[in-house]
Order: sequence, then C-alpha cells, then structure tokens
Amino acid sequence: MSVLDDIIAGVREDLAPRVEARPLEQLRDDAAAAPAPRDAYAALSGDGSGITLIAEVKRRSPSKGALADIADPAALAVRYETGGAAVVSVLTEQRRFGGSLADLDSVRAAVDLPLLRKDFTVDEYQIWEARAHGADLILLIVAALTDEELAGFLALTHELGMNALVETHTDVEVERAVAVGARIIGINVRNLKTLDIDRSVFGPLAGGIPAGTLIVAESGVRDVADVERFASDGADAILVGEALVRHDNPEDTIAAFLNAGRSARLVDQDQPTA
Ligand SMILES: O=C(O)c1ccccc1NCC(=O)[C@H](O)[C@H](O)COP(=O)(O)O
Repeated sequence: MSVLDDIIAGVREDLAPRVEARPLEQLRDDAAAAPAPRDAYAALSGDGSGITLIAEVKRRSPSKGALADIADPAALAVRYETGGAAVVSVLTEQRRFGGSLADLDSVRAAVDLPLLRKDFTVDEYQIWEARAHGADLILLIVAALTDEELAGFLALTHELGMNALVETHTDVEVERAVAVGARIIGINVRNLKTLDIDRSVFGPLAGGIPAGTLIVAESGVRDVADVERFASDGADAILVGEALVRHDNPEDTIAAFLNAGRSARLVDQDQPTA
C-alpha cells in the first residue's frame, strides 16, 4: 500500500461517522447558508507582474513528522494575509496532518481571503462539507480519482461556485486534468507514493498545460531560489507549507518569495526571444 492509499483509507474511515452525524440533506442546507464563495481563480491570477502565493496551515506531515505546534491557526492565517498571501490553505486531514474542520472554521472567521480546504477528496460529501464550512477552493488529486470521479467532482465544485486545485505529478495526470477542463492545475513535485521531492518534474509538465489555465507549483518551496526556478518554469502561483510554518516571521518569508517571483518574471521578459 502506498502512502497515498494509506491516507485515503484513513480519510474514508473518518468520513463515515461525519456522514452519519450530519446526513447530506442537512449538509446541503448548511452549504446554502454559508457565506458566498470568493473567487480563488481571480485571487491566484494576481496582477500579472509576478506570482501569487497559497500559504498553508500545516502542523505535521507524513514526510516530515511534526512541523509546528500551531495552537491558533486563525492567528497564523491573519499573518499570512498581512504578508500578502492570495489564498490560505487549511489542511483538514486529521490522522497524518493534524488538521480539522474546526481549523477551517476558525480561519474562515479570521480572514477575508479565499480558502483552500486541503484534504484528500474521495467523496462528494467532502465537497459539500468544504462549502458548508466556507471554503472557496478544494483539492482534487488526479492520482486518487477515476476520470468519472474527477469530472463529477469538478462539475459539483463549479456548481457550488467554488474552484478546484486539480493536482498532478505526471504527464498522464496532466492530460487527465486538462481533459476534464481543470482551470487551476497544481503540479506537486512531491511524489505522493514515495514522498520524494523532485523539482525537475515541474518545468516539462508546466510546458504541456494550455494557456488560460493557472499553474500552481506545489511542495518543496524552501527558499527564493526555488521560487525563481518555479516562476521561470511557468508557475503562476506557489503553494507553501513547511517553509512558512517553520519560520518565526512568515510575513517576511512571503514578501521575499513574492519579490523573487517578480524578479524572475522581469529577468524572463528581458531575455531576447529566439
Ligand atoms: O507533506 C507531505 O508529506 C505529504 C505527504 C503525502 C501527501 C501529501 C503531502 N503533503 C500535501 C501537500 O501537498 C503539501 O502540504 C503542500 O504542497 C506544501 O508542501 P511543503 O511546502 O513542502 O510543506
């Protein structure tokens, strides 16, 4: 069993009691009563002068174990907003990442930015749940879904007024994401089966994604050199967890990463075309 399979088995087990406690019919009412969805696509598009940044609330992970003791996720999210993040990502998976829907609720109450509910979506129920808890963006991992699930989940996400970050790691997964009409495609440089990080997969995969699709570089952004590399290779946005939660001053880190993205764009514009 791969790490991803193991995480998903746990997600399915944890889902069952929630469905029993709050059946889908009631959850739909909660979703209807939630604040209107914010436009994560527009937020991630930025002003075209550089890249935008998704800042993640991440306590621990399968690859690194404990990362940060985040007692107040709302306070951290406010710091992300102050630093210039375009979107805040809240990991809600409990077993391996130490997150919860309560984290999402507290962050929703504290910031105005679009929120990504970062979880392993394997059931429509989780999409309704994300909306009911005020999320604007959800994660769909291509490797975890059939084509039929991917298309159906993406359609439901759009019906609910949200966007989906459709995550890929291989050329076949990028083709599948494009085929279902994904508007925001993430390229995770972490292989979720082995947990290895390989930043070199990003450029060639990004090159195969059609114009008009937002491209998000996910994982392994540790310093400005990583940001410059992803920005030069076509990233519109970066998703950063570890480098922010381990840092005493996430505002400064976000500002440095956004500056690096702008500089990389300027350098690329100055390059003579062949
Ligand atoms: O982070 C992990 O170890 C991990 C393992 C298995 C599945 C998913 C995992 N992470 C989810 C993510 O996509 C990252 O949290 C996100 O891209 C931020 O990564 P980083 O900046 O490297 O913390």
